[in-house]
Amino acid sequence: MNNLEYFFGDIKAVDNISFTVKQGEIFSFLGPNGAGKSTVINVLTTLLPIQKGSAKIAGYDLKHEPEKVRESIGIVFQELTLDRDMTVREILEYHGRLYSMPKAERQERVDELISLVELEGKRDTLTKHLSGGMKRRLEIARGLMTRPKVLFMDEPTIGLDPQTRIRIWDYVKDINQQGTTIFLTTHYMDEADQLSDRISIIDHGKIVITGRSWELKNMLGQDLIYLETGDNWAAGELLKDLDSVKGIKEKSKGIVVMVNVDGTYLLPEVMDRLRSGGIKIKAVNLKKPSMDDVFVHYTGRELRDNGAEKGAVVVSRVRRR
Ligand SMILES: Nc1ncnc2c1ncn2[C@@H]1O[C@H](COP(=O)(O)OP(=O)(O)OP(=O)(O)O)[C@@H](O)[C@H]1O
Repeated sequence: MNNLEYFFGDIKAVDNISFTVKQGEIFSFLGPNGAGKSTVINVLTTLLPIQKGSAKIAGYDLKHEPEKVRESIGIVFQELTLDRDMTVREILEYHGRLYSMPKAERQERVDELISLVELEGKRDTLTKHLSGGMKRRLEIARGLMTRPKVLFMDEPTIGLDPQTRIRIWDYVKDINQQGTTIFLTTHYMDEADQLSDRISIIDHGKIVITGRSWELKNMLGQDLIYLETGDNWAAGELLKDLDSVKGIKEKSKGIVVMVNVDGTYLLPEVMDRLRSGGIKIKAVNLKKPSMDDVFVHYTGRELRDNGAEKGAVVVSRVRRR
């Protein structure tokens, strides 16, 4: 995908996005509501026209070969789109017919997928009688009906309970291991972290950073030391010149010291320095960088589950060495 831009009237929903998803990868767009994730998926799946930029999917040009693109992909939408008055089997059957799959192949595939998403006991149940998690599993099965090379999933586990989410992650991994490339969007940190080979953090229509989960976390350092003191600014000044300190960030009540070494061994030195500088230490916490920390670092704010954006509480004073 090269230099994609997308406008809804005056609103720039996607701002010059370029990225490559490798064959066989699980690639995630992680970002808050309104970041532009669905718009990118809708353009890539030909549901929205390509206004500016270019893309190739499974070797086909999005602009000039949209039919070929459509034949090569499967889509799992954010909103449930199942016909309430059709059974599980009928939904899959119908989808296969829509794509002109021969009858024998269709039936074999329906059985295979019903078993993949563990809906054997529900094959003749109307979708309106399925639970939310079962519906989502059926949507995934439908997305796979035509054996797509690339499966697009827009927020695949939105609104599901933790157990069902983990089950869906297992299916996604299975599908990927069977050779399907997966592009998904999510606003769940753990989903991006657990599932993806690579992640792009997307905010205000732009890609902020891309990498493997561990690469993104390592960029923040090996460990993070959180300190609340009597004078956080003075504490930062005292610590910033330590060799193993990669950067310092101010938080609302304290500071986060990003360090390049095992924090367990640095912590005593940090405490000594602060105490000899006359700084009162109120609270200390040592942890490994998480995907949340990565998100806050690169976007300047936290990602709330309900999509509400908290005001920027972080002032960056990071020095890269
Ligand atoms: N049909 C539309 N008409 C006008 N503006 C739109 C439309 N769809 C999306 N937008 C705007 O484009 C921007 C990106 O929206 P988009 O739905 O792509 O974000 P998202 O990251 O997928 O969020 P969500 O997960 O909530 O869908 C937002 O500012 C949104 O309000």
